[in-house]
Amino acid sequence: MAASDTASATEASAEDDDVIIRVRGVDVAFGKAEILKDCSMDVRRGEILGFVGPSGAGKSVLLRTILGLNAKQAGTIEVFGTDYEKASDEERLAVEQRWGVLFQHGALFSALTVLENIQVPMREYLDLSPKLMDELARIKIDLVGLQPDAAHKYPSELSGGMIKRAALARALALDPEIVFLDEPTSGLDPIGAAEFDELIMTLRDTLGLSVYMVTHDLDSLFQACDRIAVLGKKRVLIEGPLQTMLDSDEPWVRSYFHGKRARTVVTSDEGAAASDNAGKN
Ligand SMILES: Nc1ncnc2c1ncn2[C@@H]1O[C@H](COP(=O)(O)OP(=O)(O)OP(=O)(O)O)[C@@H](O)[C@H]1O
Repeated sequence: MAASDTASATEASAEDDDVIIRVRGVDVAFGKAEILKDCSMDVRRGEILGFVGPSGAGKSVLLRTILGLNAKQAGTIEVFGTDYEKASDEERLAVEQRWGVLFQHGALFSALTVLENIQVPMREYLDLSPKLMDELARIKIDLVGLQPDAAHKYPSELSGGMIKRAALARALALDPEIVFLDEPTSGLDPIGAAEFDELIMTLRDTLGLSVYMVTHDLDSLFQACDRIAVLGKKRVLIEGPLQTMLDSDEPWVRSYFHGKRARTVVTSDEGAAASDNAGKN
């Protein structure tokens, strides 16, 4: 797909009511190091969007910029129709309660139990009784597939997979509409990673959750993501379903989605057929 096709696809979807995050023409630089230049993309309601690109391309930078944690030098970012940068404190608080974030290394507080970790956002944003917070936290523990006895464990007592689930439970603490996941399956074995993907898909289906997932995990991209966005050359080069990636002539996209590792994860009939078709083009 040519860059102009990507731009027009983004323009067309800009009118789509289902767009809950709209990034347009964003520039981000650290001193003289320009990381993003004229970067645009959309996240739609109820989708799992996989975000890929070469290491160091700026995936985490874009994520942090959307969350208002990095300054941008140009462009606009709207989350739920609100330009976070121009929003009042009250509007920002309202937006922050509608998203949840799972940072790359889980980032649980080591001195707090799982239950207490999940209650951190509740304490920050809500005014609830301790009893109600306990009940809600236990519901989240169940939702992410942890055993009830995980509630009183400390992060050091958990396996890698349990830490990811506990961090996801904390990201879900405020019943967000979207969760941002930065490499959620990194460090998990393939079975643990597949189980985590299943959990994300279940949450998308049952809660209508939207998911923005930065990942290098080809299994996740092939099996869990509804759409994929590729960051390269300081901007989103291409966004669309897996088939769009498989059909792309963009060199990095082609080598990533048709490389040796990609071929080993094309196990489903649909994926295999898609890969075959792409190979014929
Ligand atoms: N706060 C910062 N100050 C200066 N440079 C930064 C800062 N944050 C990120 N960078 C730089 O921005 C570039 C992109 O980093 P980023 O972490 O977004 O890459 P990435 O695409 O997420 O990579 P990976 O896939 O390896 O995690 C890197 O060169 C990084 O050093």
